[in-house]
Amino acid sequence: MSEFGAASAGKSASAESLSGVAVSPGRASGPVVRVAEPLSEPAATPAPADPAAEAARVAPAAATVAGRLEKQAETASGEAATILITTAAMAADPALTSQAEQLVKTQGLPAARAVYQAAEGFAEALAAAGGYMAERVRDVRDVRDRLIAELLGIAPPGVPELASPSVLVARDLAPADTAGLDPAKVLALVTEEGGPTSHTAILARALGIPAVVAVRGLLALDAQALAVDGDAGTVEVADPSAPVVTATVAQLAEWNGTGATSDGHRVKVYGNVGSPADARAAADAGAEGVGLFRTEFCYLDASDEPSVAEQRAAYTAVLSPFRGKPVIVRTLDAGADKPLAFLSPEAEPNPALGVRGLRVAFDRPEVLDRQLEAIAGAAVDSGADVSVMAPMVATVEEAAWFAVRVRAAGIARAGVMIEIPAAALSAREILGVVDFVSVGTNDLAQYTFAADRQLGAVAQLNDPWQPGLLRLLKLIGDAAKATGKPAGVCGEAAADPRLALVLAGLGLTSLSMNAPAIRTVGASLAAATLADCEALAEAALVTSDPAAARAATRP
Ligand SMILES: C=C(OP(=O)(O)O)C(=O)O
Ligand SMILES: [Mg+2]
Repeated sequence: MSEFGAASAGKSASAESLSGVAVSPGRASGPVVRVAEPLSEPAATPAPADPAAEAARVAPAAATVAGRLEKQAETASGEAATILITTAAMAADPALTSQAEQLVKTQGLPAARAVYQAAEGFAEALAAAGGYMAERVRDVRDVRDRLIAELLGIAPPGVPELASPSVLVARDLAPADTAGLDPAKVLALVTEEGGPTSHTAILARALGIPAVVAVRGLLALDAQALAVDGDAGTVEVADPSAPVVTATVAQLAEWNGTGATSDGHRVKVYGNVGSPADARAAADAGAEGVGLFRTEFCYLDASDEPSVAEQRAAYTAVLSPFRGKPVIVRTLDAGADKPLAFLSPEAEPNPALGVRGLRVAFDRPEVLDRQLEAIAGAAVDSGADVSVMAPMVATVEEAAWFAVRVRAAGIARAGVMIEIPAAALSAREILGVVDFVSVGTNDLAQYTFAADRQLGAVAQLNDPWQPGLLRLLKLIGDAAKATGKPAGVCGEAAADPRLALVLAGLGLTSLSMNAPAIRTVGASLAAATLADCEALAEAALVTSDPAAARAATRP
């Protein structure tokens, strides 16, 4: 690997300074609190003297852990509350409890060891399923460790109670860790792993806490205090006796719920959703509509294709909070990181470059047509103003093929995602055959930089501030202006309040994001004029790296 290679991007600049991926802006410094590593494997011996009594300890421990998480959820809101409730439900799952009880009774294991083994069984099954299912392994292990700690009477792993404002240092944060954070006590977040789309990144941005992720070498750094720069993506050892520095969160104007710059240039602010809970959270946060409904999220566990009636009901449940509002439903994006058992092709050497997204529909058009029929039905049932778009479109011909099928299904507006550089380069021609486009910056970055979006080692390349990516986005913004048709962004880039201004300045017409970022992005747009946004876009476009692009647009 050359010194300019991807793997070197996160390495130590000096013994006292490290760099990673800046995911939430602001600078702060103060004492370090380390998030405990997962518990070590509990011993299988000694065997309990009374296996029945030992087995009977599991259910109450699970109830205590679930109750604690539910209590935390009561004081949280939005996305944080959803995460805590989901984690509580996993802790209370009777399948986990009864399997652990069985292991105590039949194999004479101590309860903590039995929970460990039962949870590992679930985790391995999820890991084998791959993709988004595999990402849930982290959640299962988090619940496992909370249960084990309860059974052993020790402090649970994860974020300890913070006595005073601190910089949190972790390998990565579990969803329940990030959801329970008290923003008043967390000066900054730094993780050794994770990427721009990790839970840490999403929550840090929502809470306005500076954060840097994928900082390689972080856990080996011997520091009592750290200075964190969430703009430059650097972490430096600081003087522990120096006063704490709190990030100056930019003073944002109140958001009135209409996505627009201060001089009235409309940039609609939408929510990304995949479930009824997401949709409610987005509506509660003030989303003007839905910019991306990931329909495949409804079927990650399904072994067979759901019927048209089942799909219609599932989509209606998600769209109902948006009666009378614009929603963009994406057809199934199966394959690569989101395999669907009933659609995903045989094993491929490079799944991200294989038959995924719309490509699946070329072989199985009847599955697409059934989904379009269900979406048309859900539009009627929910009263939402529905448009449909296809994922992973590479050419004008593909876009035209999809639009014909959407219109044949009686759906008024057909669009496509721009996630492949070839599509970005042909944005104007694509807009000639569809009604709108929406940019998936997560995949567009992955394919532009040839960098797996799930791999921490190349996370720096997938930074949405990469000027190379911004130049492609400019082509899409120019195409929108030339054709007068909408071009939105629904990848994580849209959730960064400062990058949102750059995107508006490049000519993108809507921004769609997870619920926690909606108000912050809306307020950020409301605090700038269109001319400000255009000046920021111009400044970012002429830089040579993400740090310089951020620096050029700093207030
Ligand atoms: C929004 C996107 O789609 P997904 O993350 O579902 O692949 C994207 O690629 O940016
Ligand atoms: Mg994508």
